[in-house]
Amino acid sequence: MESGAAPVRAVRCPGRLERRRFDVRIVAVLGAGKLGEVLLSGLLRAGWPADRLIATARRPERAQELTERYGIRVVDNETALRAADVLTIAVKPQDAGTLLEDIGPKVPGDKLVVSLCAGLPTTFFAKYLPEGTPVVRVMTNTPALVDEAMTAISAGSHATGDHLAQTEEMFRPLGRTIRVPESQQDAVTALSGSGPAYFYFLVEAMTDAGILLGLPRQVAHDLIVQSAVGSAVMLRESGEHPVKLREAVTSPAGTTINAIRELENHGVRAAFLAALEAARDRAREIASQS
Ligand SMILES: NC(=O)C1=CN([C@@H]2O[C@H](COP(=O)(O)OP(=O)(O)OC[C@H]3O[C@@H](n4cnc5c(N)ncnc54)[C@H](O)[C@@H]3O)[C@@H](O)[C@H]2O)C=CC1
Ligand SMILES: O=C(O)[C@@H]1CCC=N1
Repeated sequence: MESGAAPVRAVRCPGRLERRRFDVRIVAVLGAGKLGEVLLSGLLRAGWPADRLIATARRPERAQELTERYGIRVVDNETALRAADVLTIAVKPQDAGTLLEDIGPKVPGDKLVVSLCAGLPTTFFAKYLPEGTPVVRVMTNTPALVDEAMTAISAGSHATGDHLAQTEEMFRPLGRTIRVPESQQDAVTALSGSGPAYFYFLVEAMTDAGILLGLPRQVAHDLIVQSAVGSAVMLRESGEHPVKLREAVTSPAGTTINAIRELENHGVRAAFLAALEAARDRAREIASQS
């Protein structure tokens, strides 16, 4: 970390504004693509000053786009790793080896490396980094764009409680954070990392069902989206078990039970079990191929 007092800034926390101190001074996002941009925009919304955010990009057009959109510095990877306290690796897992071969040995020992890469264990990064470099593995998700992310954080072998706290400082304004043992990260990736895709898939399928039943597409879409939002808020706010909430909708000899019977007949529950297992297995495969 750079020495000197960290400035005090207003940070948006869920539901309120409060004055607080940033412990992390400068964050670099190496490989600011889709998820890197989600993180950068979230940090800016949280009150992070643009001059304490740095991005790197492979394509000059992308670099220009990020500068114009957010007013942040976009530099080459080597400049970023010298200037920042936290180096956030946001490239595709398949590109991480090439990036690390390039910059790994040059990373100064006092930097914290935060990986967003699905599947890659912290030991993968340790192979390229100077001995003792702290690495934190993070799995977040795209609802960070609306400050509703689910972010799971795990310490690599040289990462301390302070490193986890600094990582939480970056991700907490973007939604919820949770600490998990690194051994659970592939499962987390299958559940919450990819999770938004399953919900969008469901909305798409239910909207098609609305079309089948004769509703205009927009009406079907609006009905399903609001039902999804309402159900999600009830799940979170009531703390009730989902079975109980479902039972409350399912009237004896009513309509819902007929639909549930079809979902069970078509093995939807089993399909979810198999699907998430497949996502978890792919995370493991990415690690074994890297
Ligand atoms: N998209 C998602 O919902 C989630 C993605 N992730 C993880 O986040 C990471 C990024 O995913 P996306 O943003 O979807 O990928 P992306 O392909 O949109 O972004 C990666 C960016 O890195 C750049 N890049 C590659 N090598 C580079 C290098 N050497 N120097 C500078 N820039 C370089 C690419 O040009 C690209 O813009 C992946 O590791 C993925 O596993 C994690 C959770 C959710
Ligand atoms: O599909 C992927 O590999 C990434 C990781 C989790 C969500 N998206």
